[in-house]
Amino acid sequence: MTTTSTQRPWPRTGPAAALRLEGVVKSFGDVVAVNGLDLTVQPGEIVAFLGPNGAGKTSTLDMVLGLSRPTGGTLQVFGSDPLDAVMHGRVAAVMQTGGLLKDLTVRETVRLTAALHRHPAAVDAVLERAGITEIGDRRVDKCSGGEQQRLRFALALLPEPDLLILDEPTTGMDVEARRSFWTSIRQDAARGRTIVFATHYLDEADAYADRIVMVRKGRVVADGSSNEIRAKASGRTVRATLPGADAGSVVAALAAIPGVTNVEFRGDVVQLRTSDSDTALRYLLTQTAAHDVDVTSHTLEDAFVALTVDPQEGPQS
Ligand SMILES: Nc1ncnc2c1ncn2[C@@H]1O[C@H](COP(=O)(O)OP(=O)(O)OP(=O)(O)O)[C@@H](O)[C@H]1O
Repeated sequence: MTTTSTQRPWPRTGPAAALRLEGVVKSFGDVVAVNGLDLTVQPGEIVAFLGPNGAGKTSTLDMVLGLSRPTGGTLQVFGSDPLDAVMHGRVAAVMQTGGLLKDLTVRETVRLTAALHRHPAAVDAVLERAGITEIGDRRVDKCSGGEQQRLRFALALLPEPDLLILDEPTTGMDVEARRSFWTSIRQDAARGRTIVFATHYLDEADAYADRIVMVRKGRVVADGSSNEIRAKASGRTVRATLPGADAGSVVAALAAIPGVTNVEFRGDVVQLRTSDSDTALRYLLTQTAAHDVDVTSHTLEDAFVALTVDPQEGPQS
């Protein structure tokens, strides 16, 4: 971690995980929003929390921020209760809406909020890091949605939090505003800050997170780098031209290659779905007359659909 411990009287004991959730449950009456969620995030990680509507992302992040309490399980932020972590400025959030006074200027907003913190970062530095120095004198109600999100980002930086939570921070921004917002966040993350963000956008998770945690119905259904998640969803597709391959014995041999889950033909082209493309390739190239072989990874979108859609019920939303 690269934060300055001289700024805060936080007891820095040992390398606690930034986040540790074990069997966390959150119910609202009959609705189980979070259903036994396990997750550990280490300091310095940039993690996307990805899932369809109603998957339990906001309910989980609200608990991390101490805005609500779990119905069951345990949840720790840097080894402590979330409220303690918030009070000590170790965790801060950029939420989607709210929290801004429209009559103030950008700089006034940051200055006023800084006065609420015991050990705030310098106002000008925070404006600079959020990329809003040039619009410091602009009234909040004249700022675009993207600029207002940068302002929320600046406010979240004031306590120099070790963990920054962003709940769908770019909803409603156009592509360019999203890209530039994330560039600022990534630059800031290079200082060693831990970042956990919820998003619906697969491309955003893919481009800006080191790790993607997919949730469905309040549980983690996949957790890894975007490549690992693609592989976990359904492996790879290997295509090759193989004249005469539709003969029964050849089909049986292809289906018996370890890792192959499906064999299809279109004319002379055979298509294998497999969790082990190396073995399939080796077999095709050494045991058959296959040529024009290509291997494709499934897209993150394929993985998202495969992992977040309940086969019994269809899409959640
Ligand atoms: N305060 C509440 N009272 C009752 N039900 C709630 C409450 N908050 C959330 N829920 C329900 O809990 C489930 C999970 O909602 P949550 O907002 O955590 O999901 P999400 O993944 O953040 O969804 P979205 O992407 O749409 O924001 C949903 O069924 C939602 O309707």
